[in-house]
Amino acid sequence: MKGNVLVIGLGLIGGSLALSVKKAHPEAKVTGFDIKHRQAELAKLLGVIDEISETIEEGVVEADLIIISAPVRETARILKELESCSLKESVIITDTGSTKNEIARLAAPLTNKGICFIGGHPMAGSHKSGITAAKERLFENAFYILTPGKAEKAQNIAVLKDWLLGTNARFLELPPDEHDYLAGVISHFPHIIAASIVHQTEKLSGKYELLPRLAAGGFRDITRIASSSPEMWRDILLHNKNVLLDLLTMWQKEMDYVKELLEHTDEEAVATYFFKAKTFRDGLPANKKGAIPAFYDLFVDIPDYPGVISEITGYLANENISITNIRIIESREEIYGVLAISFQTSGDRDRAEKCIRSCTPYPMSYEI
Ligand SMILES: NC(=O)c1ccc[n+]([C@@H]2O[C@H](COP(=O)([O-])OP(=O)(O)OC[C@H]3O[C@@H](n4cnc5c(N)ncnc54)[C@H](O)[C@@H]3O)[C@@H](O)[C@H]2O)c1
Ligand SMILES: O=C(O)C(=O)C[C@]1(C(=O)O)C=C[C@@H](O)C=C1
Repeated sequence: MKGNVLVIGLGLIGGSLALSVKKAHPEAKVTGFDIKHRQAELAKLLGVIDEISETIEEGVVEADLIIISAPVRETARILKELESCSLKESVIITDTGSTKNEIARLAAPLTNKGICFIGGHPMAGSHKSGITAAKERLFENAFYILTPGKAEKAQNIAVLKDWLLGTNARFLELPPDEHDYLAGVISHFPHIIAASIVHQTEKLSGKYELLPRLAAGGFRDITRIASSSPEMWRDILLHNKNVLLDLLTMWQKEMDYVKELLEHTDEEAVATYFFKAKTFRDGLPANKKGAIPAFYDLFVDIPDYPGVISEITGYLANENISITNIRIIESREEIYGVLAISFQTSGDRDRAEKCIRSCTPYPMSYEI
């Protein structure tokens, strides 16, 4: 597509979307604005955007598509500012905020004037922030939720999806309140729990100095998201307050139940508790297109000698196979470690397996 795209907020998500728009629509001009000028300069330097706009007012004039990708309460301010800007009649405005109900309410003055606003939420991300974390393939295989108003023209939704084609995401339309409930359960609430586990550990670390050093495996898995942007999560919690208050009440009951099982030393019920959770968790569509990003893991049994990781990544680099994550599974106590390498596609994983098999004798598997 040809046209002018303005991205407001050049962080992880805005930057990643700008990259995917540029990939799918090389003839489009992508301009960026960020309240932190340094982020915008960096975005231009990294080739994420073509031009910098000094103000929102100036940037929107020529825009055919405006993507707002700032924390949700900043998005609210930006929507307000857009009300008094000079916009193209045919412009499509979207956002990427993790909440949709409040955003839809705040966009009403624009839609009431006949301006197209379609709320959006790409359901993939990271605990990292800022333009340097942006990735063209961040949204591949992920759900991308759109929350168009009931009166929105199908043609506008189709044009927005065309602009976002390079995300390779799977679009899904939902009413904003349904989105907020679902996102509350599987995204917002887990962030509260992750932060609360970190707080509990920090409090106990005063008494048990060894604790932070012992925190590995399980603790790191469940608390990674506690390293996310505090401003972003403050805003999300405040926007989705009612849903989260309900979920907190439900959680307190859940914890009371676990407490009761332990107080009664109810061996069977404790085992059932974990069994049922495992059954549901194992059945989640991790390797299909789902809310859980599709990462394809390869587990390599490696001997413990210096340089073994760079040896393996070297073989993959020679074959131009890109990896999304690499880590050593820490829970193993034998001499051999397990190197877990994640890939974005099953094709990359298959090629990696073939490549490592031809260069090393190390056993490999897709599951551990
Ligand atoms: N991080 C994730 O995993 C994730 C995933 C999906 C959606 N989201 C949503 O996307 C939005 C952006 O998140 P992110 O992870 O890219 O955050 P980020 O912190 O990486 O980037 C946000 C950028 O917005 C800029 N900004 C803040 N206020 C602004 C304003 N008034 N005008 C212009 N720029 C402004 C900041 O300077 C920053 O560069 C948030 O609404 C978030 O809820 C985040
Ligand atoms: O992977 C992570 O770090 C994320 O937290 C990503 C995550 C999520 O909760 O799944 C965070 C917020 C977004 O709105 C969408 C995705």
